[in-house]
Amino acid sequence: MIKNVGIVGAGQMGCGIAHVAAMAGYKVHIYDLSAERAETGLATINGNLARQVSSGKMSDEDRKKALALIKGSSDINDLSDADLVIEAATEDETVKRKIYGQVCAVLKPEAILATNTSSLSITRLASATDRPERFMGIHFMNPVPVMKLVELVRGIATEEVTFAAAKAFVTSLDKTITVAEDFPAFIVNRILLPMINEAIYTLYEGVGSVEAIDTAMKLGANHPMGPLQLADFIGLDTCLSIMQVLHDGLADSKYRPCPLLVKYVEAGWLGRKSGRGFYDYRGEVPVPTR
Ligand SMILES: CC(=O)CC(=O)SCCNC(=O)CCNC(=O)[C@H](O)C(C)(C)COP(=O)(O)OP(=O)(O)OC[C@H]1O[C@@H](n2cnc3c(N)ncnc32)[C@H](O)[C@@H]1OP(=O)(O)O
Ligand SMILES: NC(=O)C1=CN([C@@H]2O[C@H](COP(=O)(O)OP(=O)(O)OC[C@H]3O[C@@H](n4cnc5c(N)ncnc54)[C@H](OP(=O)(O)O)[C@@H]3O)[C@@H](O)[C@H]2O)C=CC1
Repeated sequence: MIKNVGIVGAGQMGCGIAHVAAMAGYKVHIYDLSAERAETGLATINGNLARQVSSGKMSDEDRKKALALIKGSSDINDLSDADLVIEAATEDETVKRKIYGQVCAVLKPEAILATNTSSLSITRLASATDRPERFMGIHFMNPVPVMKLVELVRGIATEEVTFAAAKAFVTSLDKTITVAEDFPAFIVNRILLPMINEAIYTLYEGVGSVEAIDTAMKLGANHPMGPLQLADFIGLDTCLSIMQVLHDGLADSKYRPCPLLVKYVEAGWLGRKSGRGFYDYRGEVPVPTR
């Protein structure tokens, strides 16, 4: 029975997952490397809850109740009460493997450990834990409070009881599940990221400007965001990691990350979260960088 949920990583996804879990009545603890990051995360969650209050989706009383259920810290021992820990740290296998070593050392033996990875092999990540049978992928979409879908991914060793508990948990958050096999980037990102990468090639080859490409896909294909705007929203580091996993894992040149994407990441232009990507977010309105 899941009551206490631990989250690793107070970034956009960790905060989003904490937000929806608390709304459903779970006690949540967010752990991040820096206490300051965990604090900023709590403030972000409060801001997003307040948005739902002002649009009439939630009462202010429910906002306060949800917020009171969430704590944050930089002490990994605070995850020792968790029945389920969802790791939502940076999309980097080395980082995640290191986290599993630290988390497993404090976790209850019966607790489930899940990853929100966008692309990495669940089976390979599971091998870095002490509980491959109680490990799986629970892949939320961004922004978590708004997006209905969650992909569930079993590793080779995931037990049925683990899958059933994860499914019950996700359903209790009022999300719809889809099951994906453990292939690079699963379903959503296997389809979405090559589209985003192609949009970046379209920019790189001078077929259109940032604005032209985004307008084309918003008005010409009815996407809620243009692909470059969406890339900035996801995070260009995450987009690049996913393309690298597709390229390495499927060994097909059609997944080659666009050199322009590589350049932006090397510059530290990671999109919205760093203030600059295909758009510059430091002013009042986003301004295209090309
Ligand atoms: C990379 C991966 O591994 C997988 C992924 O996640 S891929 C990314 C998947 N996500 C997408 O494709 C998102 C595409 N974009 C969209 O759907 C929309 O642009 C959007 C929902 C993000 C924003 O919609 P919008 O109409 O442009 O903006 P906005 O009016 O601000 O927001 C719409 C609603 O969502 C709410 N919202 C937006 N972000 C929110 C957040 N972080 N928390 C809470 N609510 C939020 C707003 O409050 C608003 O609610 P109301 O309609 O009740 O006012
Ligand atoms: N962005 C998206 O649209 C989606 C992302 N995902 C996946 O979710 C995960 C998180 O992505 P996202 O939230 O966007 O990334 P962010 O960069 O916003 O957040 C990652 C967080 O993890 C923290 N972190 C890094 N290393 C550690 C560590 N060793 N211990 C604890 N915390 C750590 C980072 O801290 P610091 O900043 O200090 O390094 C940061 O706060 C990734 O696996 C990503 O692929 C899944 C669905 C959608």
